[in-house]
Amino acid sequence: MEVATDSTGVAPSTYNRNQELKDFDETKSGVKGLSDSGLPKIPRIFVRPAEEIACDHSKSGAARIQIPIIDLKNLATDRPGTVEQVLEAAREVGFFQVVNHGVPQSILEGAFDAARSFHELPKEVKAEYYGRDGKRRVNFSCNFDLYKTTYATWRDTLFCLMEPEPLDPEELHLVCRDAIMEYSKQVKAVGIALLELLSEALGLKPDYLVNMDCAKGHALLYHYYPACPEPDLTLGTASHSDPDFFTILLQDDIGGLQVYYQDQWVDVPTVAGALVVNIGDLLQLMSNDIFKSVEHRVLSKDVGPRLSIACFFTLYEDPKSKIYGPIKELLSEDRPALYREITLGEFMTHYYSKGLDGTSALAPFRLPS
Ligand SMILES: O=C(O)CCC(=O)C(=O)O
Ligand SMILES: [Fe+2]
Repeated sequence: MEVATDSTGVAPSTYNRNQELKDFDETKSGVKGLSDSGLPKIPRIFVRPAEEIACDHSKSGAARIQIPIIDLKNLATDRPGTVEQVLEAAREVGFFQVVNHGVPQSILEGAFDAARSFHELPKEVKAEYYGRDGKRRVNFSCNFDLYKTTYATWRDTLFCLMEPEPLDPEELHLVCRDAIMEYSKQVKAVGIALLELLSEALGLKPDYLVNMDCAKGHALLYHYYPACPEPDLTLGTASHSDPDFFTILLQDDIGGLQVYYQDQWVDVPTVAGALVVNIGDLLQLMSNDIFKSVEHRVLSKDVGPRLSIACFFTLYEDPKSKIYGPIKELLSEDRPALYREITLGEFMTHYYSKGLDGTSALAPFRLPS
């Protein structure tokens, strides 16, 4: 059979990706809309190469690691021991889980109910929140980087920018309003306690990172990962590191979160009632690489929905001109600055322009060695 060619002699693709992205975007109902329609196969815009999804556990020489679990109950009796555990985890893996963090179980359950209630609203209601222009403080979207990345991922997200300017609760839908406001307050308190431990882990005064405004702003991302008919062909969240100071994540019992450690994907096990903590790019930069902001991702599954709630401690661009760089107290002749100072504006612009492509957002700000 003869294949029609264009003027360059190249066979035109039968796959108009941009059109398919646009058609999907215009449904304003995300992947839940697709999964509700009962489709047996995932659309091509979600299909990525098998080698990007594979979990290669066969590499020899790479150490297997358990993501550390730190019991904050021990703070009262052994604060230095807890600080040591935080230092070890933040330096080695960049991820740890905390238990006995003080957030009541009822509030955690309320947070999951809020996620489920919003995402399971009728699609016309959710459509009113839909968009990715970054202008609204509460918005619902599927793939914030849909038109930038090569492959879409199987996840919907309700994004709520809570602080530094307090969010007007009226902006949240009634089904999730109270629970989101309450979880925000509780998770911020845990965030401040963790920043004190992280400051001490760096040998700084306990209030150092709070005074650097690392807990002044936060956003809550209510993720919803519907069951996927072809989970081996796509991801729930593509590999990325977080563009914030640090993140506190609440995940349900389905699993799928993985961390890239020594050339292997390591599962972050689900632990009932625990909060997962990970270092973000800005704390890696401020700590001059003592803390690690590591790549992580979420597998898609044939069961679901999986619910998770990420709290990003970040100022985004508020204000754009605010400067962050390696903390002076951590530098010496033997430990020179590894990064130049950056403004939040240039960092966020770079992060959003590259999308979740598996490369470090810090690379352009690294000084030549
Ligand atoms: O859903 C998860 O477990 C992780 C989500 C995540 O990595 C993020 O929101 O940055
Ligand atoms: Fe993340």
